[in-house]
Amino acid sequence: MQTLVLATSNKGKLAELADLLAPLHFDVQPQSAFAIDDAVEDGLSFIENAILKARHASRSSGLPAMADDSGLAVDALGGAPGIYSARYAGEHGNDLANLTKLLADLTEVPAGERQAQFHCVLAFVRHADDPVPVIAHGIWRGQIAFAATGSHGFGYDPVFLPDDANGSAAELTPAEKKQLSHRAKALKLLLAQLQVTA
Ligand SMILES: O=c1nc[nH]c2c1ncn2[C@H]1C[C@H](O)[C@@H](COP(=O)(O)OP(=O)(O)OP(=O)(O)O)O1
Ligand SMILES: [Mg+2]
Repeated sequence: MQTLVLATSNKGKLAELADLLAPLHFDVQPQSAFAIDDAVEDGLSFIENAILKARHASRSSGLPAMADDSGLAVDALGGAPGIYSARYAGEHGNDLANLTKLLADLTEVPAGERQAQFHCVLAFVRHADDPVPVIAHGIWRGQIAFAATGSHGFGYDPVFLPDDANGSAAELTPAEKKQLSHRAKALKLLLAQLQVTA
């Protein structure tokens, strides 16, 4: 069975990706299993950062790796927080601080002008210096709520109202979120390119 390293330190992503990959014939290992430290995410796009993270994990483990770079782009903020979503309020990975800042930034923006998209770019490398990383991009469209609701998921889920669901993404069960999410769409496109089937 082919080992695949998931190049992320985000527990929410890890759980979703492991669940999405569960029906497939991979031995999925989180990068924490190899004591891989975080890559420096200094790219200017989700694509560059996903490749940086995948290469870093592959170099440290000597195995094929898949990374997820994702974030929320809000139309009224010119696409922010975008690639800076994880550190929008300053401290990296403080989900509550990040979504609280987002709501505060949008207090003057009326309903109907609160469109946003979750983006997920997945990058797969066969080895650290792979000259042809496989890339896939998934988008999930919605609106930013006026207040946080729900307790499932992670990150900005409590303030994201998907256009194709009732309520926030954090009110969806994991099984419902994986039918709709940017991450699920990206993975489906990635697997098609890799010609992997369940
Ligand atoms: O389905 C999602 N539901 C809610 N929020 C989400 C989702 N997907 C990404 N997000 C947010 C979380 C974080 O604020 C940022 C990702 O930042 P990003 O750098 O890609 O990930 P990270 O630093 O948390 O982990 P890592 O780089 O180790 O994969 O977008
Ligand atoms: Mg990150």
